[in-house]
Amino acid sequence: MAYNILVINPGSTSTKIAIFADEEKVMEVGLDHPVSEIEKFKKTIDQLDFRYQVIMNYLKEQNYDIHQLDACVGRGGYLHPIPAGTFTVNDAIVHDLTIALHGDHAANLGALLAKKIADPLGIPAYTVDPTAVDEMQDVARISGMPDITRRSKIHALNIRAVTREYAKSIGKKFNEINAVVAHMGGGCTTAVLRKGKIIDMYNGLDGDGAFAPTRSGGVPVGDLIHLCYSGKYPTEDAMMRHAVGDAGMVAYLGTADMREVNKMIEKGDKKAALIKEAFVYQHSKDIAALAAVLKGDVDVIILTGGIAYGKDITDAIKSYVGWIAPVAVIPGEREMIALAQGALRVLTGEEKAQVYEEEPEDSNY
Ligand SMILES: Nc1ncnc2c1ncn2[C@@H]1O[C@H](COP(=O)(O)OP(=O)(O)O)[C@@H](O)[C@H]1O
Ligand SMILES: CCCC(=O)OP(=O)(O)O
Repeated sequence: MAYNILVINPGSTSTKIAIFADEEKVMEVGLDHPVSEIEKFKKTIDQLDFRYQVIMNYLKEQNYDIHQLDACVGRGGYLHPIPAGTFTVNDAIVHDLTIALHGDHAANLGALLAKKIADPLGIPAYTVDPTAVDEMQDVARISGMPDITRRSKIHALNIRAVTREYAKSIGKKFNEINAVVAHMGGGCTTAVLRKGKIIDMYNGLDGDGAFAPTRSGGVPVGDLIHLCYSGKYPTEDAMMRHAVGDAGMVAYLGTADMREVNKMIEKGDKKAALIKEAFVYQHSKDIAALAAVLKGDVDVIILTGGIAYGKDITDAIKSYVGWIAPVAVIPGEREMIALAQGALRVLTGEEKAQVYEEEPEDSNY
């Protein structure tokens, strides 16, 4: 008998859900949340009951009997640094995500929704490879200012999944691969994996690395300090929003959609062409820098995320970094199957679910 697993992946304006029977996807849908609905909620956590209801209504409409489920699994967000793998959604996870202790993000809702659905059914709720996965080597944590530590914030779920997929395609194991993986989606993060462990990255969120559709990436620190004190952005929230949410491609061009940028370029828009070129250029620099972490011993460079559907973009990145290692393009994301597989490994006993503990007192996170 197959295990029936409900997979929940919340994005900023939609919640993707899927049902897997073991590894076979039997249903998948993206439930869109109109901006008019979402903007009624002040904080992401306030959307929990709304999204829960949308999911339950959809399953009801489909006449899906939730009592068939063996487990629920949700994408996990900003927890304190943890190892990769599958975690049972326990009270400590619920606590940290509910108060957004380590940051606010729609992904925080994934584990909470999984637990909210699983608990009344008496089945387990899991989260797999959340954005808080931290396998960084110590040297990578040094920033240049002792009171600022570089942090791991990463598309760990998709990055690990595509690396696993690539390893399988060449008959190797995940933990045999040295890779540099650029996830280029709504958010962009680039990771370097040594033997399957993400030992360093550009996280794109903390002003680190290439800019993304709505995020600034790294900017000159002196100019940033001047801007913070200029009075133009009077609160920390406003300044944060300026760098993460209103920055990157959308700030230059008014769109976060690379396909729209392509249309602008087709119509002769020179600024759009320059910003797209800069996107490619900055990602290529990040990839090459992370290849240096492996001293050039790179088995593969993987380009993934929605923007990797753009062949002109992946070709352009190849032209910068193709001399380092073979470049594999795995566009889109593998998050739903990766979540299902993570839950399945625990259900079948292949792996033990890890336990998330409250943050240690001496943590400087
Ligand atoms: N064929 C394509 N060519 C270039 N960019 C694309 C293509 N398809 C999607 N994208 C871009 O991918 C980005 C969204 O990536 P995606 O991984 O779907 O984001 P999310 O982080 O929301 O899951 C958008 O900028 C979108 O324009
Ligand atoms: C740090 C990775 C989390 C992230 O940026 O996710 P989205 O691309 O979904 O915003």
